[in-house]
Amino acid sequence: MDKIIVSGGRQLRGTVKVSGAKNAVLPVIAASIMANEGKSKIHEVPALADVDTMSEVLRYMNVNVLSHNNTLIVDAARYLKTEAPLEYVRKMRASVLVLGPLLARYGHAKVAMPGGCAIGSRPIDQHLKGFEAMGAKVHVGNGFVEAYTETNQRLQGAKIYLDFPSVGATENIMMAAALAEGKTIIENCAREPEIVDLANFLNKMGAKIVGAGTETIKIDGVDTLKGTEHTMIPDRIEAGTFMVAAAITGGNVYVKGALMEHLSSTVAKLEEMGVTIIEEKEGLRVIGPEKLKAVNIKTLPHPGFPTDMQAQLMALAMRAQGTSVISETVFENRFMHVEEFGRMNGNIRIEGRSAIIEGPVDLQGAEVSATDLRAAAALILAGLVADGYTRVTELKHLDRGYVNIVGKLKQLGADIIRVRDVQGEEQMIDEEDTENEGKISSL
Ligand SMILES: CC(=O)N[C@H]1[C@@H](OP(=O)(O)OP(=O)(O)OC[C@H]2O[C@@H](n3ccc(=O)[nH]c3=O)[C@H](O)[C@@H]2O)O[C@H](CO)[C@@H](O)[C@@H]1O
Ligand SMILES: C=C(OP(=O)(O)O)C(=O)O
Repeated sequence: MDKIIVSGGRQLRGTVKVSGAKNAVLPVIAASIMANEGKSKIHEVPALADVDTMSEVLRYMNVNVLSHNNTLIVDAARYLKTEAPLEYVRKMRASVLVLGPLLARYGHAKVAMPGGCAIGSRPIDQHLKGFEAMGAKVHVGNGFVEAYTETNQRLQGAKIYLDFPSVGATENIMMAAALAEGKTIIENCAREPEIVDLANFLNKMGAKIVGAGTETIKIDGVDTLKGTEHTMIPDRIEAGTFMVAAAITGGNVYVKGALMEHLSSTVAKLEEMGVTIIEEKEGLRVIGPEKLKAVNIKTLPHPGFPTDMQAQLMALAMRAQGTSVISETVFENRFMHVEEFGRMNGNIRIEGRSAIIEGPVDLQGAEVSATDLRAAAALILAGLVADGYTRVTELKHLDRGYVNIVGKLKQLGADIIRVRDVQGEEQMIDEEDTENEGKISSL
């Protein structure tokens, strides 16, 4: 079992480069299987477990996927299997994003039903409602969701109103509509930057999509799509996480690749807390204050404050002067980190969908368990200012979404290592650090 060990107390300084966006690359890889001609070359693909899982899903379906440095080459010109089994969907819910592309290209798709997870029940009813509106039949049973059209029938363009601006539903329906017959209009759709990136990718493949990034997306279906070349947008959540790392340690960090246009709500909340943020040529410089101010935050669909930054801001709020209130409106159960923060001397109580954080507290190092991806990051952030050693376990979540977070934080001056239990001894496994390989000398 791997663990990350952080020793708190260092101010972070220097430059960190943001990797390509996980939540943009997963739908883009899914969309690439709609090309029945030509290869897609996708650049700035982050080296993440989720990208590996998505590549495995594609390979299972008979797609040729090659990875070289940070470029992924996808060739889907062959006839594809139209199924994704549970072993992949269990590892990563975003596997459901192959439903729309397969259904549009072949008139059939079968994917294991994604279950609930640590942050909430996460149904896919809005995805399925969209496919049904486009003429597909949907059958849920035996742990699978299957969607199909009548023999030789293409999906038909339709007007679809989403009950909630779901990111995944917007993506799945937009991909399906790209190859449908006629015009599709999606109303009350998600406006996240990842939606815009997917629409740009699809348009380069030959799709006709307008309005991505607004509440209404219009898609004129086309007959075929071709492979194309694309560079992924930077990961705004990874960027935001490093911005909090700078803020919480009172440091000065240049987050290269952080885009103000993607991060405006996070920047606004950090500024309210007293953090200085300066827009520079290729990113944002973040300077932490001596004393942080308490803040009120409510998570919302973009451009509101992102739920994927909620846990990290909570770590910061524990160090702020006064009472902060953070309300989670997107996922019903995304406060699992509160209990773990408690183990570090956090003073937080939950009232309904809000967490009330009393600060500032002196955080104490402890062994804590990363209950989900952003909780993992938030515990590391708390560890950066805790007294003594914080050991973060259950790293499988972290590896889904952060490229070499240990190496990147270490480069900024953090005292952090990753270890693996080998026959009862903790051995360092951070490949980035060549000088200190082997056992941890400082413990
Ligand atoms: C791979 C990816 O991009 N993941 C992101 C995506 O997840 P994901 O696409 O799963 O998130 P959604 O926007 O779909 O979900 C938001 C809310 O809508 C609900 N819902 C969603 C679909 C549906 O058919 N029915 C329904 O009720 C969900 O349970 C949740 O409460 O957006 C979330 C919200 O910004 C982020 O936290 C995730 O990091
Ligand atoms: C919840 C997240 O991702 P996913 O939708 O892949 O679980 C996330 O990125 O924080």
